[in-house]
Amino acid sequence: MLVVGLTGGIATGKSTVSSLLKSRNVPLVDADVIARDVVLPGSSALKKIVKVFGEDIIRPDGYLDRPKLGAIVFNDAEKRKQLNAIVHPAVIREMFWAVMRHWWRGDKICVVDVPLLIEGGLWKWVGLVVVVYCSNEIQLQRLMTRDRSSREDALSRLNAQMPIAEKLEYADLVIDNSGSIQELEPQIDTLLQKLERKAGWSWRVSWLFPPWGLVSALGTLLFAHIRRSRRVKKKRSRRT
Ligand SMILES: CC(C)(COP(=O)(O)OP(=O)(O)OC[C@H]1O[C@@H](n2cnc3c(N)ncnc32)[C@H](O)[C@@H]1O)[C@@H](O)C(=O)NCCC(=O)NCCS
Ligand SMILES: Nc1ncnc2c1ncn2[C@@H]1O[C@H](COP(=O)(O)OP(=O)(O)OP(=O)(O)O)[C@@H](O)[C@H]1O
Repeated sequence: MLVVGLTGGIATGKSTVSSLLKSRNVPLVDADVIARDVVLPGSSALKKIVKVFGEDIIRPDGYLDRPKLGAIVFNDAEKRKQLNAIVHPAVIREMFWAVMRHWWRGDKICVVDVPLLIEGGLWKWVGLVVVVYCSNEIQLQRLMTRDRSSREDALSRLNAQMPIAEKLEYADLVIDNSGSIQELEPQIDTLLQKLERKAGWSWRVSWLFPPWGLVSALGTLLFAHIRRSRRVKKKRSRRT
């Protein structure tokens, strides 16, 4: 199975791309959805969040007060680190099992939509990195419109992530979402053709003979890692 990491900056259009892929029957795992599930009332992650951020972070109905927590962590790097240290291990665990379920079903391709794929180092564990790109200004405008937030709030969210230009260095494929949805659609069709071609036929052998699948997956990851690391180094040395 070809595991594709879909990432980008905040509001560059990952969810939009994901839903276009979903409408074309591509199996998807969404880290944002999992990150919500692992902090539901009664979860151990939520208990740890309360220990760090206090009882005030819980709404009267027992759910996490997301806007309140967002206002704290997107303005304080240390607090954000503390939250990430609680939530990310649970998200990674659930994502791993979700991907395994797709493999078990015999899916050829599985796309994982992970906003922090590069920051969290998960790019090393996917066969292909796809970055959804748009300029910082478009990103800001779309974020402010979607969240009905001020420019200042949108900027603090945007600055909590690695700049999109740096993320591009890790990309095996780029989707340019600077234009309209109509301009995005054909790029999704091209992307899908490329993914189908890359997944080839060997996924079937890997599924039928899991030991071969494991060796082939490790080989793919190793080569992808070397290729991307070289590319990032080259692009950085060109910049300096
Ligand atoms: C701070 C929280 C409660 C704010 O919730 P809210 O509903 O307002 O935002 P939501 O979860 O929908 O995230 C929207 C976008 O914000 C960005 N974002 C979220 N968390 C982070 C983070 N820790 N660092 C940088 N960017 C982040 C992502 O691009 C994400 O797609 C929430 O984002 C959270 O729990 N974050 C920690 C978990 C996490 O890192 N999630 C991202 C995927 S693993
Ligand atoms: N090509 C486009 N033209 C106009 N609006 C768009 C386009 N693509 C996405 N949008 C809008 O921009 C906003 C952000 O898109 P989306 O939610 O897909 O981004 P995201 O990268 O998933 O964000 P997040 O990191 O917060 O999860 C949404 O309101 C979406 O409808």
